[in-house]
Amino acid sequence: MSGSGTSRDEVIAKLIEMGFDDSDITEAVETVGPSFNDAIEYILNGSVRNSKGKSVSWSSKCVTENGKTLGKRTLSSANSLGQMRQASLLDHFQSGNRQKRGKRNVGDDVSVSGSVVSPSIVEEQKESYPGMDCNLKAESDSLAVSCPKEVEIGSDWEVKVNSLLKKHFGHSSLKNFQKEALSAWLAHHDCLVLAATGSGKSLCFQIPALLTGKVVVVISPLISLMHDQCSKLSKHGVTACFLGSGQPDNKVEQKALRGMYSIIYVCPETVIRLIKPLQRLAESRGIALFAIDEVHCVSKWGHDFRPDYRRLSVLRENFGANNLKSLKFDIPLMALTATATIQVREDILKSLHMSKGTKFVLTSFFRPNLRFSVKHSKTSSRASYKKDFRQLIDIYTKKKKTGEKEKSAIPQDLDYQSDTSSSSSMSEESRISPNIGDGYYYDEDVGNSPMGKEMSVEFLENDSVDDWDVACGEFYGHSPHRDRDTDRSFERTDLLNKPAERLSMLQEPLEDGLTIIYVPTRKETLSIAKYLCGFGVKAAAYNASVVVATIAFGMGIDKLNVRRIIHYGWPQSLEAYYQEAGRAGRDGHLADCVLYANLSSMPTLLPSRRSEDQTKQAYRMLSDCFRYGMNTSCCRAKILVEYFGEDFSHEKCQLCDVCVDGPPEMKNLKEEANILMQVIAAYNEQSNSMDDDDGIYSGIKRQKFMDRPNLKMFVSKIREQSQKYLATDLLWWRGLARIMENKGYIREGDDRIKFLEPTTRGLEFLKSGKEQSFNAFPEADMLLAASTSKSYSTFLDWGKGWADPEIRRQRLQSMGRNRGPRKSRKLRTGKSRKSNRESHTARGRIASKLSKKK
Ligand SMILES: Nc1ncnc2c1ncn2[C@@H]1O[C@H](COP(=O)(O)OP(=O)(O)OP(=O)(O)O)[C@@H](O)[C@H]1O
Ligand SMILES: [Mg+2]
Repeated sequence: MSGSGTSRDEVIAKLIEMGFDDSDITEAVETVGPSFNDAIEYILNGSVRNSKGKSVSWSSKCVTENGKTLGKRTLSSANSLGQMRQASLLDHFQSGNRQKRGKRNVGDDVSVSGSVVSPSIVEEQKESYPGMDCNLKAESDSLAVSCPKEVEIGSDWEVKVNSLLKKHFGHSSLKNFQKEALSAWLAHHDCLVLAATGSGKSLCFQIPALLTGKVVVVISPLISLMHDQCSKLSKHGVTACFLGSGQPDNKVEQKALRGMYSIIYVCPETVIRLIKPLQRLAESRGIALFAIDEVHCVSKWGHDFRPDYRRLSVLRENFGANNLKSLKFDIPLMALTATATIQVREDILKSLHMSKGTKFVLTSFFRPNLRFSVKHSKTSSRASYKKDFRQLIDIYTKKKKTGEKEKSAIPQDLDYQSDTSSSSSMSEESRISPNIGDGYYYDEDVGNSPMGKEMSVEFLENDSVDDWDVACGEFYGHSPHRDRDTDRSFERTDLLNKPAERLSMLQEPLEDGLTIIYVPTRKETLSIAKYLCGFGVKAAAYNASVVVATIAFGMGIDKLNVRRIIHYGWPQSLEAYYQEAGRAGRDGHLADCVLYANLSSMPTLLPSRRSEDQTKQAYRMLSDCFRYGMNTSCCRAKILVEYFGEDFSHEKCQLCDVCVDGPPEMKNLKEEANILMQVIAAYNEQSNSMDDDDGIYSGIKRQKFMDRPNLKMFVSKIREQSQKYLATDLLWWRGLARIMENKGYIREGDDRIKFLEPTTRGLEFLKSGKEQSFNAFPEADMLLAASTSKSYSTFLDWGKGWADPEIRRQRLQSMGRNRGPRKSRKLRTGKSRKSNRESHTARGRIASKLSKKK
């Protein structure tokens, strides 16, 4: 492209598009005038004089000492450690011994010989990318693509990075883990970065693009996340784009592959499709790094498995020094996540074929400003919404009395008194996967607010309300909070680590900010948003203060002032929970993470295609999440960080509901543990002989052959044996069984606490008689059961009551009053009727088999 005949604005626009810094562009254009080539020369060489007559033709190759063909920005030299370092763009700018830009057609003179692109991938590319070279040639006449050159990055690279950091992002220094990740990359090592949500992992892969002028390719799982990051980067003067199905402009892909963006975000499917052109890019402008963000998606054992992430081993196979001539080193892989258990980490290394020398960069998963709590709620009805969202509605509709401080979202007491029915929180049919069930359903009365406000729900009824829309709308509005004030959050976080400061923070109200409510199904996003809108809360719409979302929304999204993350219904795993909770408090200021869940029933898995192994794993993860909810005695932050294999260095977080309220009174549950242990042991040990019909467990022994033993069966046996326990709810025994399992007395015979077996330790406990005590903190379901204990002294008395005609008449009358209109019963779906029928049939079958045996 010649400079003549081009307007100043056109030159500026082109240079911005190519990723040069605003201030450099302005200075260059002011100095050399509206000449594209001169401006580039000025930016790269510091003056126009150097460019005169010395241009290197694009067709000439840069040759290193060892004769390898290198790009302009990939000249290498040894650093103090004797390792080869990659180039810094600053070095390049400042070096007196510079080569200049010329022109070339991408694809010309670039050899990708020796590449090991698998045949299937090559075929895919031929098909999906026909005529790529021609297109690029045509367009590249007007485009200068730099020939990579490496220069030494000295030991002062940190100074350079800090200056870039300040200039582009407004931060004063790198965090330690960011330094470690960058050092690993500079030494050409693969790197696995495990750092808390909101800690700043993105900078680890964004800086290399700024430092070298090469392209960084980021593999990311969500369009909304790519969009969020590109948008942020553009605000910070870094050119970035995202490719794939979410990209509306089909020219962007070609531009990206010509090296016009410093950072390219792609989903795994797209990067696999683009291997060949990316190889060309690696040999023209150069690729500094492949970053695989949210890398837990690689693992089947993780919470958000994406099969295409597993195919990313193609990056290692196709971008090595052995198959790309111009490379001296394999292009490093940087894998990043905030939620990988130890098992998931191993899987990541193996699946991506990361090198043996992969560096682990590990920081604490602890988020000191997040205040975790759990509250009981059925989460399924308008009555639950009314109780649970009252405070939220007050906050956003500013109906609080003037001067009244926002009440702590931490419950003073787990709210056991209301909404305590032990029925399942959600019918099976309403648990629709976010991907399934495109029809929406409305509860008749949801949204008819008592204030009589009608709401427009057009946007809610629109199928396109998904993560993309919310992200476009909400997350790109101007933040009322300081975007460049994140350094303040460091001070704040440090203060949060001081116990006295943390306690005083508890007295403070939360700052203004946004709320995200996570629910399991799309149906519920609509119900809740509609309910909140009915009260005048801006929910789920663009620029909303409350976003009601399924789990499809939010991974990685960096919005500073999210003050509350509310999970309304059980998450599917602690990984997912912590990931989503991680959207809160990214400015370092106090934020609430409240889980409303039905503590009286086991959570269920959302439908999804899973193998048998995956189903087992999914149940294990769900069970860990359930235990988190049931916990009443251990700091919640401790449970969460230890789940990820970290030793929690603080005794407790001092912010969560357990730390603030303290555990419930410890109880000696020896008698109850003993009797439960007896029935379990009796079932397991004495049922071998079917001839022995004496003894209290004979019924259980027979039943073994009809059904697998479960807690309900054991509890009914206990009730038969001891009137004392007639009124003790199954819920209570379930909590005790879990405690016994934690102590190692019983174990799950299956994937959930359903099938119980005694352990040797448990049998020893049984034998030890009165000597051993069994002190434990009652768990949430036990407290819930105790709070709803029946007013009658025993079930026996209650049962006898039915024999009295007057009592029976009164009871029937009151049941009739409490029962809803018959219409609601009719509305029960075929599915629930069917499951009832099935369970009756199953029960009937067992009963008839038992009676036949007798
Ligand atoms: N060195 C730094 N100094 C101050 N703030 C920083 C620094 N690095 C990153 N940040 C800020 O941290 C915030 C979170 O960054 P980022 O989105 O990269 O987090 P993340 O670790 O990727 O989180 P997630 O796991 O949720 O994706 C950003 O707003 C960013 O500006
Ligand atoms: Mg991130």
